[in-house]
Amino acid sequence: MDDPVLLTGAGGRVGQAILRGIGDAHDWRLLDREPLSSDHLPTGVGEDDVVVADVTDEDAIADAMDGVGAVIHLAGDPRPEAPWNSVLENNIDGTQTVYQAAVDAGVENVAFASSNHAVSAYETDTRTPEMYRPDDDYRLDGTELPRPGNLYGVSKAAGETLGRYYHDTEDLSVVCVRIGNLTEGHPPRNYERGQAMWLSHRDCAHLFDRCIRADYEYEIVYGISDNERKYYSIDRAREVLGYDPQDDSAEYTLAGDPIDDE
Ligand SMILES: NC(=O)C1=CN([C@@H]2O[C@H](COP(=O)(O)OP(=O)(O)OC[C@H]3O[C@@H](n4cnc5c(N)ncnc54)[C@H](O)[C@@H]3O)[C@@H](O)[C@H]2O)C=CC1
Ligand SMILES: O=C1O[C@H](COP(=O)(O)O)[C@@H](O)[C@H](O)[C@H]1O
Repeated sequence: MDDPVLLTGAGGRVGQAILRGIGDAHDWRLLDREPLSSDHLPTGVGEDDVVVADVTDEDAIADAMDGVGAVIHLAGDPRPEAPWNSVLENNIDGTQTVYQAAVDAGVENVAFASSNHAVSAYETDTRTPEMYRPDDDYRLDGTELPRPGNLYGVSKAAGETLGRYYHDTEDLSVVCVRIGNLTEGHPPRNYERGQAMWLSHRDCAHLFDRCIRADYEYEIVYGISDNERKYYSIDRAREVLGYDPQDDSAEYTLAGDPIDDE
């Protein structure tokens, strides 16, 4: 990718994991509604490459999209308990604005940060907690219908559907990554669900690097590490994107301490 990659939500947890992992691999245009301090910027990224704007601001997003080759769209309200007015504005309106601006600017690829919460209602009382355990073979693979467990999940399903629409009507390449649970250094502590959908920082950076580089039409993939415990298949991410994760929550105790094999 020779043209800059627009990264929205660059100052947040996922954005910083991406930039710390692959900050040197691309030219970036970083966008966030909060100013980014210099320690949040990769080497070589200066003030001219940073846009402070809200993703619902059509004019600002159109300007930010100029000359961009690919978009990683992360900006939004990430709270599973977020109220409707917030997800409607930040997640649904904001995502539609980003897709439309990408089409208008002739951008090729958009990677959209979807979420496990777009399908969290599959975790029924009869399936849990067994489905979080290594010996359970229940799998979601991205072909299932959305089944959100909260209004935040509804907004992520809407973002996926908007992506489908812009792919079908405008030929935009879109990959929706249903991100699991990103934590740094170790999986979520004492949380079986979180360990089953752990996404390490290095696997996160690698996965979004593949989203920038790979060829695809419209895809929904799961964004988790290669966890022994899992209820999301990563086969599609491997096949279509060339995702090759390195981490596994089984290398840690449930309390999150590394297991020493020696
Ligand atoms: N952290 C995780 O484990 C997961 C994250 N996600 C998704 O990934 C994306 C990023 O999540 P995090 O980095 O964890 O969240 P975060 O809250 O750490 O970062 C979000 C960033 O987006 C910015 N932002 C929020 N609304 C904005 C708007 N309207 N316009 C411009 N900038 C805005 C914030 O200032 C912040 O810097 C979100 O869309 C979230 O739903 C999905 C699943 C799991
Ligand atoms: O979409 C998201 O999912 C993760 C994991 O969900 P949780 O309910 O198990 O915590 C969450 O941590 C993150 O904030 C959210 O954006």
